[in-house]
Amino acid sequence: MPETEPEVSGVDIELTDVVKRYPGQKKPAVEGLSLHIPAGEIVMFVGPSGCGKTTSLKMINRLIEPTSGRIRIGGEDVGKQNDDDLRRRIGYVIQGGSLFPHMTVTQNIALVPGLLGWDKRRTAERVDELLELVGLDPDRYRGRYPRELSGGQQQRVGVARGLAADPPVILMDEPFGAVDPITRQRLQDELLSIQEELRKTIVCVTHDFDEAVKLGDRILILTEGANIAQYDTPEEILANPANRFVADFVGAGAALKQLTLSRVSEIELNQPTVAEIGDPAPEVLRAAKAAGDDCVVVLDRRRRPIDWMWTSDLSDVDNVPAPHEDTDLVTIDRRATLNDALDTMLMSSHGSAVVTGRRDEYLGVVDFQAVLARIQDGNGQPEAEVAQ
Ligand SMILES: Nc1ncnc2c1ncn2[C@@H]1O[C@H](COP(=O)(O)OP(=O)(O)OP(=O)(O)O)[C@@H](O)[C@H]1O
Repeated sequence: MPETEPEVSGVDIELTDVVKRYPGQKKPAVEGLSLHIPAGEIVMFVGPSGCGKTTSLKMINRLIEPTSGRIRIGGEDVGKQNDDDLRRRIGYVIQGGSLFPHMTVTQNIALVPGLLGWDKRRTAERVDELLELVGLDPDRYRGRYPRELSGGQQQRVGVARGLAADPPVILMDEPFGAVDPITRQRLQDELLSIQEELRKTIVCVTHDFDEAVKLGDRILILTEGANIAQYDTPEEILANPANRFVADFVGAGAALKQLTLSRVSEIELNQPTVAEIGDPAPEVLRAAKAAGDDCVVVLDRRRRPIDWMWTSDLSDVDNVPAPHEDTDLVTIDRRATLNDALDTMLMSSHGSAVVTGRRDEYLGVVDFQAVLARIQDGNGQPEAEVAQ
């Protein structure tokens, strides 16, 4: 839940009877798509391979020219704008970040500001601000080359580049498709966190229906020729699939997918005993015993969790020690879904996960019981009915 209602910086997108016919193809890839994308929302495009998701997305920034129809962004006809204008108004993020390998992180992010003629100082300030926003320390990363970054870090720089000129609209094509599942989950959480602040209009193509449910304010499900099977909120699509095609696409696990609709932040967290490195161990043990805890969460000076210790490991030391490299601490963002939380907990020997907030600060602990209780109480929603 946002603390204060942020201003919407995105603008509406309107597609009216948009057609794309590729040369030499019998049928149009997009047969006549009409769609309203409200300002400040995330809309996810999903559908079977070849149904026209990417073609539809790329027509919005005219990387692909429509054969006919009209696309308006913030009320203005895209067809009548020059390319520089479009690049300023539309950020573009694709799989893996697609950074230029011979350019540093700064040079990659500064591409669009460079095109727009920003001076050096303004560009440098913007690069640092964006690196902070996507969770990369500017001093460490601004001078690096893409090969000196992990896949997840490259993708973060790709997101920063898409945001560089502060465009109201961002288009994303399988943005997190190239990273491992845990990194993907983190990047999704970060995108939601950034969006909570910026409220852009984001249009995103994905193959992953769970990702669509997690990120989307609305999901557009397409059939071949980019025909709309259903365009609705994730809640509505899961509870009331419009037809057999959607029901099949959503899959048999619709009830379980409801887990993807609930966030860790909606669950009451446990508050086990916490300690800082160097705290006297006997005192920490006393507090843990009084609370009935068999483990203690260790925090750093900025209240970020760094270790998770069994009380038995504290009984033969004087002070809380610095964490081992192989600490089994597992953290999860408060924006993560209950699905993510279950995945994360399965990897932890504690059967629970430490929950962190916007700036990685400690918030509490979520465990299996809490998630189960949440599933059982069902959030007051009826079980999803899948059309027969
Ligand atoms: N440059 C092109 N020339 C000819 N046909 C094309 C071209 N690009 C795409 N197509 C065809 O248009 C249709 C839609 O392609 P598009 O890439 O938009 O689908 P998609 O839903 O994004 O697919 P995927 O999920 O596999 O990425 C497909 O049948 C594809 O073969």
